[in-house]
Amino acid sequence: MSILSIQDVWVERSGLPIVRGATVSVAKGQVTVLLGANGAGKTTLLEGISGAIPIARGAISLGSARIEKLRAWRRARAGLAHVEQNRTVFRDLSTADNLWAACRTGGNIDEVLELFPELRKQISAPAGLLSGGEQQMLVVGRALLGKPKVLLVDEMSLGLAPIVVERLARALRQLADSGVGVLLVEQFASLALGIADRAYVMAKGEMVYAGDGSALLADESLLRALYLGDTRV
Ligand SMILES: Nc1ncnc2c1ncn2[C@@H]1O[C@H](COP(=O)(O)OP(=O)(O)OP(=O)(O)O)[C@@H](O)[C@H]1O
Repeated sequence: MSILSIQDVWVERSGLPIVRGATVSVAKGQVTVLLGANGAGKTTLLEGISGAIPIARGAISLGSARIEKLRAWRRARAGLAHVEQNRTVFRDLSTADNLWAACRTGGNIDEVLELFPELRKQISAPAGLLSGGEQQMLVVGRALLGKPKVLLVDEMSLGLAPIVVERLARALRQLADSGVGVLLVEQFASLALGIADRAYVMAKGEMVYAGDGSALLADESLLRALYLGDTRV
């Protein structure tokens, strides 16, 4: 069952069409990964979905509601959370205060601490003193406090060790298993495919693959060709 549906979406930057006709479906309780080489347009598409930038054309539905004309905060209130690339914590505030500050809508901090017990141990520490991985957990945790139906995550792995990325990936899988729809943009393709139900690959602004995550994981040469934009499936 699709909870987020992107239909023929076009997104421009500085008047140039960066995303051209993207169609993506994210199901409740599933991890959907969006892969592609640097500059393919993944971040631009996520920003168009969350409303950080307007889309030029196309339709975006969250559940049965059309949201593409709503402001970003209204999309967030409707149940769409976006963990943006390079999003950071409030370094001088404690972990607890970072969470409280994001708690406007009555989210449950205990649920975040259950997903990321590492944060419980650091609850009084200034967030700036947390490790890179813990800070990313806090960023994801803050997004969860809005009780999203869908979580968009853009490159949570930037600058983190592979073992930490694996830990974060497991948490996203757990989150999806609890019923959230997750759309994950990730450079570590095999790690992302390892937790994915469904996968898309973008090349030069267009979707060149939509299918099973496991099928792509099993076919490294296909993945490589898709990244290079040499093929389309
Ligand atoms: N403000 C902008 N004005 C014009 N072009 C832009 C702007 N921002 C990004 N672009 C271009 O849009 C294209 C897509 O960028 P985007 O960041 O969406 O790709 P990406 O797939 O997320 O890549 P990465 O993995 O490097 O983040 C790139 O060619 C980039 O140079």
